[in-house]
Amino acid sequence: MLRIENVSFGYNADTVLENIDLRVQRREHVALIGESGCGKSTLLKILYGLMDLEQGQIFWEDEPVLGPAYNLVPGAPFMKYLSQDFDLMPFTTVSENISQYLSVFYPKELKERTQKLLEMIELTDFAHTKVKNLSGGQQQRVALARVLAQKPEILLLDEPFSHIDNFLKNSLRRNIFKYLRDHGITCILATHDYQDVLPFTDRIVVLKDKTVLAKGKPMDLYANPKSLYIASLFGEANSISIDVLKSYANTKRKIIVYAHEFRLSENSGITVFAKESYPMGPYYLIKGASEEGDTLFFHSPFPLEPEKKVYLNVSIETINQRLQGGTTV
Ligand SMILES: Nc1ncnc2c1ncn2[C@@H]1O[C@H](COP(=O)(O)OP(=O)(O)OP(=O)(O)O)[C@@H](O)[C@H]1O
Repeated sequence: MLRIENVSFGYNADTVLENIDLRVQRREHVALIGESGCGKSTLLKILYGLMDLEQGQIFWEDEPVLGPAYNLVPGAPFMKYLSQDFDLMPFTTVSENISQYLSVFYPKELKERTQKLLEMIELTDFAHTKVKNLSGGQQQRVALARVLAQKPEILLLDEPFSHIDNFLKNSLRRNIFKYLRDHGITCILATHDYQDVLPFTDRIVVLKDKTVLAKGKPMDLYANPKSLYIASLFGEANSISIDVLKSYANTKRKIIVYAHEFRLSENSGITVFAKESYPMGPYYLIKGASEEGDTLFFHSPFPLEPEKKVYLNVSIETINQRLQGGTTV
């Protein structure tokens, strides 16, 4: 187990993380999510031992993870960290980058492992290409294979798919997370992208205002977000009073409604005036304004003319789910 106990850290006088407590089980996949600048990368760097802590301790099993004041070479040997700059050898080939840390005393294993990792990142055809001649997304894939080749017990990934196009991203995500599961590798992943998180991780840790705002299973946090901030990490969301949704409800408590949970109606519901229609492929995202002037986001199968009046409804099941989940905001 990785134990992060009461960790605080700041750059100069500015505290970035305060009293962070976290346990990560062996083989668990945990996502750190939160708005830009909330400290995700900093926490990964701390976990890798690149920073000296102001306060707190970190242990992997019983072994302390120490910062540069105690370790001349940063990074505990059982961990690997893939940062946003990929740390590759630009003048050598893709294969050489991947196999650099594999033992030359076992040439058959070296070849097979390199081949397997090349297949996983879908770069077999580029095996003999120098890394400096690759695109940013291709370099990011090589960097992923290179850290995996080193067989870490814990892998720390900072936005590992950020440079990779959508065409490849999904198959690569599936390949990488399957590889991590098959090899029992513990993974902590910093990301903005909920599509890295919902299908692949066991737990989410939401960071905000220097601290852990929420922890939970991905689908639990998604289904019952405890704030608009958390819901917004999963998509366009609204915070709306229950008595506005159901006029008979005698409560001012608010619930989160995702944009896709509104149903459009021709004749009854919350009155909204369309302002903007954004084509999203299978639907249009509509930015609208209620009669009170509140902004609301919802989906429509077709674009809506500016100022077109429509009505929105939310199913009683959705309202009950939020109420039963205790997620009024
Ligand atoms: N080397 C540094 N020196 C001073 N301040 C820093 C340094 N690195 C990061 N910061 C600050 O620390 C805060 C947290 O940064 P960090 O990179 O950890 O956030 P993040 O959540 O990973 O952001 P992003 O999602 O944009 O990558 C930010 O306010 C940032 O400006």
